[in-house]
This record gives sequence, structure tokens and C-alpha cells, in this order.
Amino acid sequence: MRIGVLTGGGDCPGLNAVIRAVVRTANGRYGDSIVGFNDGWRGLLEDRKVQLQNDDRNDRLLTKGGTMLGTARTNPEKLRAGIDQIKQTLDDNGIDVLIPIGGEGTLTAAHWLAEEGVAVVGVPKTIDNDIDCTDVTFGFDTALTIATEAIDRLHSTAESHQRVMLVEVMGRHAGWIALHSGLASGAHMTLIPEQPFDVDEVCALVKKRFQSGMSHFICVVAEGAHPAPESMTLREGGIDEFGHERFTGVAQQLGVEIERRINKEVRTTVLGHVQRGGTPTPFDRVLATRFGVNAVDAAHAGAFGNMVSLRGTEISLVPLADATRQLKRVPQSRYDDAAAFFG
Ligand SMILES: Nc1ncnc2c1ncn2[C@@H]1O[C@H](COP(=O)(O)OP(=O)(O)O)[C@@H](O)[C@H]1O
Ligand SMILES: O=P(O)(O)OC[C@H]1O[C@](O)(COP(=O)(O)O)[C@@H](O)[C@@H]1O
Ligand SMILES: [Mg+2]
Repeated sequence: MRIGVLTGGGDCPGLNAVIRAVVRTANGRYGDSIVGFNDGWRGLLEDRKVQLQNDDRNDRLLTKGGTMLGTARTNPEKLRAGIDQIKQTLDDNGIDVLIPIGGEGTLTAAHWLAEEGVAVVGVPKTIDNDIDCTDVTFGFDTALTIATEAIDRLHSTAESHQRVMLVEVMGRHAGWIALHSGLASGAHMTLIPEQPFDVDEVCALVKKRFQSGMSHFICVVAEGAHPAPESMTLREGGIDEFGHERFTGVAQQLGVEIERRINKEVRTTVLGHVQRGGTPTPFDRVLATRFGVNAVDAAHAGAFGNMVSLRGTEISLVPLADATRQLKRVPQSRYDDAAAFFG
């Protein structure tokens, strides 16, 4: 069999571990040949690829951050207009099954290709952990570990200056990184996209904490968090060519608003792409490896149109149609658990 593999969307710690596992399993277990397409879907539109070898170099990918194939975003309309080109590239390269590794966007495209008759088995990735029908995605644990360590460090400096510290973490539509890093680091409030916040409530909590003699206030803010409409105006950033909202720095704008309303000194830290860089944690290495092995097994079982997923401790297959129907957002009950530690 000839297997094609690509990585799409934002890079994520563990992508290389999946590629390694796909190559090693496909070649070692089944004698397959594996072609890696470069820069996400663009590689299929432009027939840019590399033959992947089950060698020493492949083995060393396990611990490396990023993706050796490169990744990119492609305007979805351009992708849809290029369906014939994609099929041609797959034919020209003799690809029997395609394994796209990506987030909800890449997997939506994979689902669409499956409906167009292409044999695909998807692998979910994202640090945001917002893909439905899997308990968790690789990359999330690494991002969470980095964010938690950073917030741990902010405690001592915030305490020394009796400051309010706002920490902006990634999380476009779902607040999983914020929720978990807030819980893990003992933050005093967490703001997530699922729960519009009221600036007066944030200020009241800050005031109450300082009035009761506490030394500092740390609030974790997901980049996609929004104020309730009447609470504060957030600058508009518009939509980019890939259909994504452009963020304008919610934490920084909230900080200005807190200083204005209650005259408390605020500092803002934006963690940004640091959360996505570097080596994956052992948990993510193991999950990525298991996803890669199981995706190849699924390809050989002819289980196309599915995505590998973690359910409890087991890897299973779920239809891409189900996995891409909606995002996995933080439910109210989970936010309520975290709220027990607010203030
Ligand atoms: N509805 C769609 N139809 C076709 N292709 C899509 C669709 N949504 C996303 N894609 C493709 O998948 C790519 C990756 O999606 P994106 O949301 O940027 O990253 P991720 O895969 O990490 O979620 C997009 O640039 C686009 O080429
Ligand atoms: O690297 P970019 O293009 O700035 O994208 C940043 C976005 O990618 C993410 O890191 C991951 O999102 P995806 O998994 O959907 O690619 C988001 O948390 C963040 O908003
Ligand atoms: Mg996406």
C-alpha cells in the first residue's frame, strides 16, 4: 500500500511523533511506502512531497516539536476549487489512503474529501483540545504544562508588588487551556470564550481579594474570551482570509479597563506561541504515537472516513462526520468547578 500523510492548521507538539509512528508502523508492520505532502493541503494542490523512510532520522522525530512536513492554512474555497487537482496528485503518486493530521479545519476538509470518494483516515491534533468525540488531543498536555509553569512564576512577582496580573493563553473557541492552567496554578479567576465576562464582576472580585488582605490577583484569560456586550467594548479585528477571527488582545484591553475602574496596578502577559513550541510531554508523545499506529491499522482495515480518538484509555475510531459536527467546548459544570476557586 502507498500511504500519504500531511499536517494541517497550526503546528502542535506531537505532530512529528505521529509522522514517526505512521512511517514506522506502515513500513515495519505492513511493508508500505509513505509519501509526506508538504505544508498541509497546499502540498496536495501543488504536488509537493517527500518520500518518508523508516530510518534513524524518522526515529529521532519522536521528541521534536513542530512538523517536519511543514504546515499551512489554505483558503477553504481555494481548496474546494482544487478537488480535481487533489485527486490528480493522489493518483499521480499512487496514494491508496491519505492520513491528514490536523485540527477541526483540516478534519472538516478530510471529511469533505471522504465524501468525494477519497480514502482518508484522520488524526486529530490541537493544543486547544476542542475537537469533539475524543477525550483529549495531543499537544494539549504540552501547552498546559508550559502555561502552568509560566503562571506559577507570575505568582511570586505579582505577590511582591501586590499587583493584578492578567495572563492571556491560547484558546480560540474553547477555554480548555485557560481552565486547566488556571486550576493547576491556583489562579484567582479564569475567563474563557464559553462564558462572556462582566468587567464589574472582575473588578469586584479583585477589590474583595485585596480588601481581605490577600497580596495579589492572577486572572487567566483565554485569547477568545469576550466581554458581555454591555460590559466593555473590545476592539474589532475582523476576519482573516481563512475565516478566522483576528484577535486584538483581550487581556491587555481588560487590564486597561480594570486600572481605569478601580485604580489598581495591572500587568499583562501574553504567552502566545511559546505554548506551541518545543518538545511534547511524555503524555503527548504516547498519545501521538498510539494515534499514528492506530491510523495505519485503520487504513489497512479499510475503515475510511473515520478519525482515531481516545476514549477513556482506549483508542477507537469515530466517523469524521460526527467529530466535525461541533467543537468540544467547556461545559458549564466544569467552569462551575473552577469558579469555586475564584476570588
Ligand atoms: N469547511 C472547510 N472546507 C474545506 N476545507 C476546510 C474547511 N475548513 C478548513 N478547511 C481547510 O483546513 C485548513 C486548516 O484549518 P484550520 O482551521 O486553519 O486549522 P486546524 O486544522 O488546526 O483547525 C484550512 O486552511 C482549510 O484549507
Ligand atoms: O499560529 P496562528 O496562525 O497565529 O494561529 C493561532 C491559533 O492556533 C492555535 O494555537 C491552535 O489552533 P488550531 O489547532 O485550530 O490550529 C490557537 O490556539 C490559536 O488561536
Ligand atoms: Mg482550526
